[in-house]
Amino acid sequence: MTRTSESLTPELHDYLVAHGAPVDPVLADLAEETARLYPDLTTMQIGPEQGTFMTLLARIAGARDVVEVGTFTGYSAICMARGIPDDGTLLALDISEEWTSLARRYWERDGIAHKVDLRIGPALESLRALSPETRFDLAFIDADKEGYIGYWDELVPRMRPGGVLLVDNTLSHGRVIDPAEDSAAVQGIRDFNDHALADERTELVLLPVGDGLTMARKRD
Ligand SMILES: C[S@@+](CC[C@H](N)C(=O)[O-])C[C@H]1O[C@@H](n2cnc3c(N)ncnc32)[C@H](O)[C@@H]1O
Repeated sequence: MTRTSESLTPELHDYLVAHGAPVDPVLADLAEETARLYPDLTTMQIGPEQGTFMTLLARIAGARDVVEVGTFTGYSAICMARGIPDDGTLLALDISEEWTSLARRYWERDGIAHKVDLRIGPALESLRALSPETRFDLAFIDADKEGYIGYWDELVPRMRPGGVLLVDNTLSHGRVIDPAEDSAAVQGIRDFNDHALADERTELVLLPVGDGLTMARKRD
C-alpha cells in the first residue's frame, strides 16, 4: 500500500511531463518569452502538468463560466480557456497591464482571446463589483497570498453548486510546516488552509501538484 505521494526528482518530473503533459508550441513559447523577459519571475507561472490538469478538469466539470484571480502572462488562463466551450467565458483578474499585455498576445495566437474578459485592478474590488447574479463553474486563485481568504470568501457564494475552486501554492514549497518561516505570504497560506478546511460550504483536498494545489467543490 502506498501511503505517501512520490517525491519528484527533476528526471522523474521530466518523465511525468513527457507522459502526460507534453508542452505544445504556444505554451512552450509563452514560457520561454516569460523567462526571457522576467527571469526572476518564472516561478509565478504554473507548470505544464498543472496546466494540463486544469484543462482536463475544466472539461470534466463541464465548466462554462470561469474566473481566475492572478493572470500574470496568461499561461493558466490559456489552459483553462482551452477546456471550456467556444461560448464560455474566463474572467481574468490582475493588477498588471505590463504582464497581461504579453498574455493578450498569446491568447490571440492560441485562438482563445474571444473567451477572455481581462479586468485590470485589485482583484478583491473587481470581484466585489460583479453583479449579484454572477455565477462560476470553476475558479482559480493564484495572486497575493495574503489576499487568499478574501478571494475565497468572495468566490464561494458565487460558485454554482458542484462548482470547483482551485487554489495555488498551498504548500508554499514546504514552508507551511517550517516554524522558522514567518513571512506574510506563508502565514497567509497557513491562515487560508485553515480557513478553507473549516468552511462547511465546500469539501476539499490538498494535492501535491506544483507547490500545493487545493481543489474544493462547492456543496450542493
Ligand atoms: C503567481 S502570478 C499568477 C500566475 C498565473 N496564474 C500563471 O499561471 O501564469 C500572481 C499574479 O497576481 C497578480 N496580483 C497580485 N496581487 C494582486 C491583486 N491584489 N489583485 C489582482 N492581481 C494581483 C500579480 O500581478 C501576478 O500577475
